[in-house]
Amino acid sequence: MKAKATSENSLADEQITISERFDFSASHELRLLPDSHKCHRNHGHNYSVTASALVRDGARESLSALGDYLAETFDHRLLNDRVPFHPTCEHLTAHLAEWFRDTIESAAPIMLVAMVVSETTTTSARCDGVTGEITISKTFPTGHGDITLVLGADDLDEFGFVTDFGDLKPFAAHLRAVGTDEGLRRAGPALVAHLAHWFVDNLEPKIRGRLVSARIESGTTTGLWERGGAA
Ligand SMILES: Nc1nc2c(c(=O)[nH]1)N=C([C@H](O)[C@H](O)COP(=O)(O)OP(=O)(O)OP(=O)(O)O)CN2
Repeated sequence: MKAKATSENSLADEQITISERFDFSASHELRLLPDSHKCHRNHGHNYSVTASALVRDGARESLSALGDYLAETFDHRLLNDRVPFHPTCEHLTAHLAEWFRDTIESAAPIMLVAMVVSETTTTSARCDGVTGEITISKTFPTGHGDITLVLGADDLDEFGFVTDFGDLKPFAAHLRAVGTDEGLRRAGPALVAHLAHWFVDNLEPKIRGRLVSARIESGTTTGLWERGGAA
């Protein structure tokens, strides 16, 4: 009898997080960038949007309304015609988080945990459902594992970027350097702190973003570096 009561109590406190991914294709022009920047020109992406939400009171509301909104509003369209802001993935994720709160959260016992917009398989932006913090993520595939950097900033710049993904290219060059490649081959994910420190010392002073975390995934092994709170 007592055991049953305990089980009922723990069920009363249960939390369920559901995540759903939706894909759409669209083009955009980042017109606030200089004419010489390749992303000023019209170009397309196969976007994917993943919403994660905490479902309360036992309800398991479908997030399909988000999929309908994305399909109707953005699929096979020019994003510049559809939104009143510079259509970067940072701005899109903030817009979708706000849409989610206004449309789904206000009508059901459901709370947004995170909204992630991926422009490509290696670039994405995330809006935290609770704090509203926006981070970007870029993955660098290497022969010794995938390295993913997550960057944040106090606010977005005039283009709507944490920092331009293109500004991270020196990190890709560093990974290709003979010494780094050899280090990765030998140490694999154990090299994660070394690479994070290289980024903070050499690249961070030249860009706008701040490294929040770095992850190396190599086969069955993962190394994760997270910045301390005082940073
Ligand atoms: N912080 C952001 N930076 C950039 C965004 C963005 O939304 N947020 N968007 C773009 C462009 O849309 C562009 O298509 C993608 O840029 P980039 O990663 O530089 O381009 P590629 O995928 O072609 O990467 P390469 O490494 O040049 O192959 C730009 N930046």
